[in-house]
Amino acid sequence: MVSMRSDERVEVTEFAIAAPVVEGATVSLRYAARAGERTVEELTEVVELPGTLDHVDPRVRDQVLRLLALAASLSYFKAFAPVPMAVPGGLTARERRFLEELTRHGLGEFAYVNQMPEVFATTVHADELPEPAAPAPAPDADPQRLLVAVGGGKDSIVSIEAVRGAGFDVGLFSVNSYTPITDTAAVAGIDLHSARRRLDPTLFRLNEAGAPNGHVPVTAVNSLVAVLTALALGYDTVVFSNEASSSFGNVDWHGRTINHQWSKSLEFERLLRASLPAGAPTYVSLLRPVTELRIARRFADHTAYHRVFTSCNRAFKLREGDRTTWCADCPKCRFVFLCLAPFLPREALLAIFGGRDMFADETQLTGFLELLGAEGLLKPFECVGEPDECRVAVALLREHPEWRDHPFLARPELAEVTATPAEREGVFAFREGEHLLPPALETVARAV
Ligand SMILES: CC(=O)N[C@H]1[C@@H](OP(=O)(O)OP(=O)(O)OC[C@H]2O[C@@H](n3ccc(=O)[nH]c3=O)[C@H](O)[C@@H]2O)O[C@H](CO)[C@@H](O)[C@@H]1O[C@H](C)C(=O)N[C@@H](C)C(=O)N[C@@H](CCC(=O)O)C(=O)O
Ligand SMILES: Nc1ncnc2c1ncn2[C@@H]1O[C@H](COP(=O)(O)OP(=O)(O)OP(=O)(O)O)[C@@H](O)[C@H]1O
Repeated sequence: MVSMRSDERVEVTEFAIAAPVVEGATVSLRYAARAGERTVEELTEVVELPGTLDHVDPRVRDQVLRLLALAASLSYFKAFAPVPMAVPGGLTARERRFLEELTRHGLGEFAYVNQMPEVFATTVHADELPEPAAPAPAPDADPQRLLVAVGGGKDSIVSIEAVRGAGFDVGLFSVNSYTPITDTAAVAGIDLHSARRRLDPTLFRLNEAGAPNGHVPVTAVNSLVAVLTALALGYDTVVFSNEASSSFGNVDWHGRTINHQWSKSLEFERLLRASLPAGAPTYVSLLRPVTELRIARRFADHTAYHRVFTSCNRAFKLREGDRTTWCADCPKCRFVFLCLAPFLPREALLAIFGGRDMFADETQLTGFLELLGAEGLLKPFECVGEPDECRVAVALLREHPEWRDHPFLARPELAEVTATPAEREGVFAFREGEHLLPPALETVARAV
């Protein structure tokens, strides 16, 4: 990649990841782009945690910080890609695996969109470090204090209510704070601990100058900030709400499955757990064994949140201020509209979407067909469920007294959209063995 400083154009030859620096609750993640021996860009991302790390065992703290530095590096690396990476301070074998897997899978969509398969073969120059000392692994203990990540959408709300209902001591966590997140915490009546993440503004300058841009595995970053927050505040378990559907990809390309949601997948959850040191909080996804449609069915019961949640990602842009409305014109809005419809009275659903009926909007048809897996259409690069879930939703709507006569369902394009009893059962089934939940949380997930 050619980088531009003033009028100068420089060929970047290496992207370097430095050791993170921590001072109390402030973490600085430092990166550099180099042209030969020369540093042409220096970048620093700052994460302000909602509590200090001063009292945390440095053997645990430092290893988690190093994983965060690796995960967050991809936001900047992508602007110079394809280019080799370097970690001048060295990497342990576990850290190398974490970085390489995250780059290959987490930047899959970026590589596809930018037609840059070279990203899959990114070389990482780093001396091998011995595994550092860590506390002795503690015997398995039941989770007690849970830090639940909140994204402002339906999934985390289902988790909050599930673990609270089971009697756990629960705190809430977010990276940055947007109105749907703070309102969710207010409805829950549970303390929200927000970390603040500030990207280096140089990235925006590079983007404006035409640097390669695209999706990054943001859940990997959020997960590690959550683990650090749990360490700072004394929570033993970090709970995400990544569902079964997120393990499925969008498209096969260059011998790989490209999955927009890879850092929400079971594969990533396994990788992160294998990379965290002994003594770190347990990291789990409570909703791993259930589908989006099953989550939507449960969320329909949580009516107190219906006026505050937002799944539409357009509400979460870093540079466009805070928005709370649903755009009613993106894959996420279409998906949530379709999946909540079978479980809500018609008026209640329309109220969530500002009175708009997305089935009646002709411009949304192709988008709905994408979700349903229509021939030749790509599953959107968004956090949406699988086509079989969407087909089951349509089948349920055909039986719903308030929806069954809707002209949308009579469209010729939907004539073939049905679901057998076995398909329906499969979509709502608990995925036995396809999760990493300890027994006490598995019981909670079964009740979702
Ligand atoms: C809100 C959103 O969807 N953002 C994606 C969008 O970025 P956009 O330029 O429209 O707005 P910003 O989010 O404000 O970002 C400004 C630029 O900053 C860079 N950037 C941002 C965050 C980050 O962690 N690293 C970054 O490098 C990036 O250059 C932006 O241009 O399009 C971008 C390009 O495709 C996406 O990268 C933005 O996605 C954010 C990282 C984001 O937070 N997205 C989540 C809403 C999201 O997609 N979550 C996934 C979870 C799956 C996963 O972990 O992969 C989901 O809901 O499926
Ligand atoms: N800003 C954030 N801070 C902390 N956790 C987040 C943030 N954004 C998303 N998450 C978490 O990441 C996981 C995946 O996010 P996702 O958007 O799928 O969930 P959601 O917002 O709860 O629900 P929905 O699918 O309706 O958007 C969830 O556990 C969510 O809580």
